[in-house]
Amino acid sequence: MVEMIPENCDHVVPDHDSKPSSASETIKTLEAATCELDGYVNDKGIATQEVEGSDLVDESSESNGTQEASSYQGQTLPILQKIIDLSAKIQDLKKDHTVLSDQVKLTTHSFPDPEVLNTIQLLSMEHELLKKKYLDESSERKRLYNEVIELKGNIRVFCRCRPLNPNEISTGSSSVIEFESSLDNELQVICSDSSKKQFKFDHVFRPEDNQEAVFAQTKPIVTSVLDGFNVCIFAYGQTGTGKTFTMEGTPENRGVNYRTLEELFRISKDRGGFMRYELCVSMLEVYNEKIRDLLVDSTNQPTKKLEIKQVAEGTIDVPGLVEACVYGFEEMWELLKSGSRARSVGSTSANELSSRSHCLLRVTVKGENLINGQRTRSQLWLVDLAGSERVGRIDVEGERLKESQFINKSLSALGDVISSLASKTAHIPYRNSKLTHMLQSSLGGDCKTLMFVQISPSASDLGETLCSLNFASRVRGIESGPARKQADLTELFKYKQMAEKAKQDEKETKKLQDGLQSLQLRLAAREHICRNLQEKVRDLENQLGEERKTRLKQETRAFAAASHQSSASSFRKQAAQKTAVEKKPPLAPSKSRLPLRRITNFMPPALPPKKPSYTTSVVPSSMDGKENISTTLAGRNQKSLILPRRISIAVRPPTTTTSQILQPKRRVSIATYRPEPNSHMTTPLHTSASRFNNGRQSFMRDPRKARYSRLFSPMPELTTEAETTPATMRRSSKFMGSPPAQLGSAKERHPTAVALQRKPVIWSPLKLRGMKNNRRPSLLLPSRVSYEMQ
Ligand SMILES: Nc1ncnc2c1ncn2[C@@H]1O[C@H](COP(=O)(O)OP(=O)(O)OP(=O)(O)O)[C@@H](O)[C@H]1O
Repeated sequence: MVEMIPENCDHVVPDHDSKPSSASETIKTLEAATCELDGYVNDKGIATQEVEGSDLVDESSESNGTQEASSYQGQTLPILQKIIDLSAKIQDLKKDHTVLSDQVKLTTHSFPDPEVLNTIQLLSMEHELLKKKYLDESSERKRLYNEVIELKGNIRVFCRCRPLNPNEISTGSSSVIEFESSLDNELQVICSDSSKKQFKFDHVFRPEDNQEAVFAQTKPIVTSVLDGFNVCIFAYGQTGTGKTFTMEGTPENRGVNYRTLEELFRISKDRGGFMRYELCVSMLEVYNEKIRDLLVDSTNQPTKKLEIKQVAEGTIDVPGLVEACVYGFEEMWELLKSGSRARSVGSTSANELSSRSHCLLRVTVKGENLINGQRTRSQLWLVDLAGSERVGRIDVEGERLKESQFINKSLSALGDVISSLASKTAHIPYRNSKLTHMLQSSLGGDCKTLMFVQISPSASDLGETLCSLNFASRVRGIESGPARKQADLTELFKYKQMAEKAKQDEKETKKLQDGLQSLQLRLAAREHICRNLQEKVRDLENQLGEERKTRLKQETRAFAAASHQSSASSFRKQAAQKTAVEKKPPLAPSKSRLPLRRITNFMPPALPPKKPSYTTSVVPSSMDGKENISTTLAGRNQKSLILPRRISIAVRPPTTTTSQILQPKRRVSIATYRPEPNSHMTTPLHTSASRFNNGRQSFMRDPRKARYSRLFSPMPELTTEAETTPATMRRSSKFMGSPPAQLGSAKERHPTAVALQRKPVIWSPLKLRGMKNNRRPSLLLPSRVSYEMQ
């Protein structure tokens, strides 16, 4: 009431010099005088309550009208007189004061020495400079402190003390909370033993601080959700301390939720030019350890059971929870109001509308930078916890008691989590309650967390207040690490998939490169082999050329020798024929008679009858070559065989398998033996030949008895009769037909080498003669033996 007087004084024109003309005027004069007196007294530091007559003045100020004043006139005349005396005294004192003030005033004349004045002026300038510096430093210190807090990632804690409520005032409850006027983030609690306990927080709101002041401090944190940070704000405190008031507020005093959403929409609109935002809201409550969707009208349908699931590393979600995307503030607010109405509230002795559950409002912000395309997906949790209360302190029973037990259990779990986080233990018991499980990423994760600790100033709540403040101090000590911008996980997933694909492609490329490298190596090796082979081929060709030359020379020499011998023998023959014509003696065998042209005669073995498929083309190799006889071996003329003659046989062994390679024709020269009836000339084959003859079988049937010239011998072997042994035959028979296995092995060799090896080098004058006549005397027919008869 005393404080009201100076306010009224503004409307009064004090006129100290004029005398009171009437009672009312006198009163007015007195009021003005008293006002001045109050101001004077206050200036002097004298307690206002101690000023005498202040009550009277107060009473006088309430009087209205002349009639009321005149009624006072009679009763208060001596008092008035006293007042007038006092007023006069005041006037005198004021005059004294003015005189004294004038005396004290420092002027340039006050100091005779101008140096003193200069010094004073310099000091005053310095003082101003220091003052400015101090202010600058102090704001810098605050900024740095905030930065340190940001880096440490401490959960920020704001303390809000509500005013004494009418109940407490009526019961005469006094305030136990003291605030230091110079320190805006500290408070003292006067304990029951009159000791004071000091608490320091990031900010302390006093009872007179309104909702705007609270939001002004909260705004920078909540709006960082638009920059891609996860934010969590929760109000903690004893029941009835103003948690719901701070978070939700009233229609006249909107709380943090309303103001935050309003601000989010305002900023997103402002940033519309370069950012696009999508805001979705979900609202749920944890009631008796059950999650309830507050945006679902569950009056007509059974409540859906909702569970907390870990969707990604460090990300918690509630599958099935309604997430409504809103595009305007009004729309969102209507949604939140309906959610708030669905919240479980009950009446307790401490709070008529006590929240019986933890209410969680989630705002999901999806942001897209229209300039660089960067996407973020962040969440803002606004949590109004149920009131912490000691069951014994409030009168609860039945359902309320059960609710209180659940509330306390979850808050105690929250306390355990906070303790574990503060002491940095390895295991944090987040899953001990639904509440802590939900707030897992907000409490120890990489989000910005703000806790409002709500307290009551009442002495009756001292114990609870100390508990809440101690808990809040522990929370403030948690170092959770700096907050991190949340990239949109869908984008991240996309990038992750792309990275995986790129990795696989890289692997594939590496594999292909390896394959290519090995192929290149193999190719190089093959090329090397090929080069070697080419060199070998060249060498062999050179050798072959040399060999051919040598053979040509040898053959020429041999041919010359043979033709000489032949002419000698024909001469002898002619002489013999002449003698025979003259005497006609029987042709007697002569042991001394050499086989024709030095080629050892032999009787070819009879061919087995089971091979009738052998077709023999017998070509009489008479000099004129006119007589050609083709016959099968079985049915040939026996008579013709007994004539001594030379035949040339081109042999191709019968193909036994379809895969057998066509063999080059092999040419053999056979000198047949004409057995003479009385001849006793014996050769190793003679006996068998005779036997065959006796048995009326053709000796030609037995291929073993055929004498083949050596095809691959560089020089024709001049075989003697003595050399015509079975062993020799065996050797010669090798050329009859190479076994398929040998053929196979020959196939793998280099074609030139094979050709060289296979080339039938037949030393035979006949061949030369045949070549001279420019004709091939034998046929190369598969499965047929060609005999070139001479
Ligand atoms: N700072 C404040 N200024 C004015 N009134 C306040 C303030 N804080 C709380 N109140 C009033 O106190 C009463 C209880 O507040 P509120 O319901 O918000 O408490 P609470 O902590 O949410 O309680 P509970 O935990 O039981 O839900 C309300 O009537 C509210 O208007």
